[in-house]
Amino acid sequence: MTTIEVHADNPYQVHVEAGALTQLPALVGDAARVALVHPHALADRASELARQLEAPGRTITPIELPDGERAKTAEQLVAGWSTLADAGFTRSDVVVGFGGGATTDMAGFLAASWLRGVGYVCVPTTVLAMVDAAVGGKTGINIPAGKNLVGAFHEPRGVLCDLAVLDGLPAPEVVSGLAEVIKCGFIADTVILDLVEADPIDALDVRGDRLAELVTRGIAVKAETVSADLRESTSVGGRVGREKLNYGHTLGHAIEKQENFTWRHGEAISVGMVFAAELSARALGLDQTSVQRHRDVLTSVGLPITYSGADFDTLRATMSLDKKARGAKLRFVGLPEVGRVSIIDGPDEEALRECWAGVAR
Ligand SMILES: NC(=O)c1ccc[n+]([C@@H]2O[C@H](COP(=O)([O-])OP(=O)(O)OC[C@H]3O[C@@H](n4cnc5c(N)ncnc54)[C@H](O)[C@@H]3O)[C@@H](O)[C@H]2O)c1
Ligand SMILES: O=C(O)C(=O)C[C@@H](O)[C@H](O)[C@H](O)COP(=O)(O)O
Ligand SMILES: [Zn+2]
Repeated sequence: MTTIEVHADNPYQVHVEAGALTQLPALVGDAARVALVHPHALADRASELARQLEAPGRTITPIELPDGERAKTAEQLVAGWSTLADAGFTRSDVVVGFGGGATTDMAGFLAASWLRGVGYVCVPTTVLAMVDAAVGGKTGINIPAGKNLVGAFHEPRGVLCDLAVLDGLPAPEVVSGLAEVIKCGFIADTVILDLVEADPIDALDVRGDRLAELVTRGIAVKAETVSADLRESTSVGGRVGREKLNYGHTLGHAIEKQENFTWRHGEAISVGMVFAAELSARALGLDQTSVQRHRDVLTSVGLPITYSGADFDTLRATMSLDKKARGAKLRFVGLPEVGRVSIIDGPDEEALRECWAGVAR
């Protein structure tokens, strides 16, 4: 088993191994009420989990969410609050998020907002959620104006990444998760890129050792980054902090909004990373070989690198609501070289248009 520490106000651990789920009862502790939030696709597995959590005097309340981004809406949040109210949920009770990143973002925000914060345990069931969404305490929902625009920081008590639950995850979801893994390679741990490039097909095998290593390395990047800058300050001692995890997300989130949240997150940020690489070449001097490396490694696992659903002006307007923006200025995460990040603050608008030409189809 691999255990990765996250240094937060209340430090917690991320456990990575097949069978990690057996630790769930210990994390839930003696809570008299447990809300088990899960997507429709995991209804049967959630029932099994509920049985494992049964204890004398305990009530377990399942909260089933729609699959995908339809889980992350204000309507689902209001419905969740009503369910917790009906269950008499108090501050000694615990919400468990069991699902992909959409479920864990929503479950975490339910826990953050109910009574201004109750206990939360995170059990991610997709590659993307294990590597990224479950770690670091960002929770929230989408609104029609944009992605994750409403949310809160709320750290979990612990995170259980049970690699066995990935068996049966649809292939396009594995591919989407690889986008966040590859992001970790470009911003910090370049061994990740070497591992994917050496055998992209093997990297997608949920039963294989290569994916297990990629997941563990991705979690290590995320945990180290958030531990150094929990609340995403714009700069930490002159260094780029948590914002680096937003590489590819400025355009990526705009594409997700443009597509009414029907694109997978990893697909959208894949296009966003190519755009950010093009911008890095113009603003930070990233070499063309590294820009091409983005296109090659992303396509090698089946991720998209172009977008045809809107014109630049439409996406530019959406990007102005990006959380990194300050006033009228956009902020992008860029790479002066692979493995190192720098902020591009207020990029030249003409350069943005040129970069758009590099991803538009
Ligand atoms: N909070 C953060 O720091 C953070 C980080 C990265 C991404 N995110 C968010 O995560 C979301 C994307 O997460 P995702 O890619 O996991 O998508 P997702 O949660 O929509 O899950 C993808 C699909 O797989 C199904 N599924 C989940 N686990 C399964 C399993 N084990 N077997 C079979 N089917 C399963 C789901 O029901 C869904 O249909 C986005 O909303 C993104 O914004 C948040
Ligand atoms: O954890 C972070 O910080 C990240 O930026 C990780 C991203 O991969 C993730 O998609 C996150 O939800 C984006 O956050 P947002 O603040 O841009 O909504
Ligand atoms: Zn992301």
